Amino acid sequence: MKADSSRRRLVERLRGSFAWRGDRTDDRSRADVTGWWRDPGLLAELGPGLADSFREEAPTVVIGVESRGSLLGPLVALDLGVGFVEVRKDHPPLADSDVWLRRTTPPDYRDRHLGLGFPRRLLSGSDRVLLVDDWIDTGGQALGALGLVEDSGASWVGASVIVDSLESSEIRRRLNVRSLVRQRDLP
Ligand SMILES: O=P(O)(O)OC[C@H]1O[C@H](OP(=O)(O)OP(=O)(O)O)[C@H](O)[C@@H]1O
Ligand SMILES: Nc1ncnc2[nH]cnc12
Repeated sequence: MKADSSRRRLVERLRGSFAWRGDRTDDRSRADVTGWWRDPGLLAELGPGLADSFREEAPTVVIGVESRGSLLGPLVALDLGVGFVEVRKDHPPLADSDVWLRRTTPPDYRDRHLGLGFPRRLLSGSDRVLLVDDWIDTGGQALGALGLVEDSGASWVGASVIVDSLESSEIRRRLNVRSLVRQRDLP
């Protein structure tokens, strides 16, 4: 009962500080989520809210793709009492494959194939990895992150996101995505 009411309050806050750039449109790249970090009450609830979806699976580390993943991931990691790995996009050290794991993503929602990577020493075979992000759309970036985690030998737990607008249920299953809201819950 308490969980239901706090989930409802979270959805209301997400709706209240969400906006479109310009007129409301079906072009998701014009969704403006920046108000979500401006509301102190919402900011305080996002870490525990995103952590709750996977708490029972006991992840040992959170990863996030810059930049929204780097903003939200540490909030979730703090709540779970684990560390955080920042996945960089097209960063110069990606060239050094002895030190960095790297993967090129399938096309993302902007049709980009991004180079993702992080230093290989940051994950070990015993890690259970939770990806955190604000929005999953094509799943391209998350699939790139899944590839990196597989290359590291660690286990993938799932992806905890605020909004899920994936069209492919096969990708949702493969990534084990759990979300706080559906896009249709937003204004
Ligand atoms: O499911 P996909 O189609 O891969 O899209 C999802 C990703 O795209 C957005 O990041 P964006 O690249 O816009 O970067 P930003 O966080 O730096 O704004 C979002 O924060 C996710 O990380
Ligand atoms: N942050 C975001 N806002 C809107 N659409 C997106 N698709 C992927 N990321 C998004």
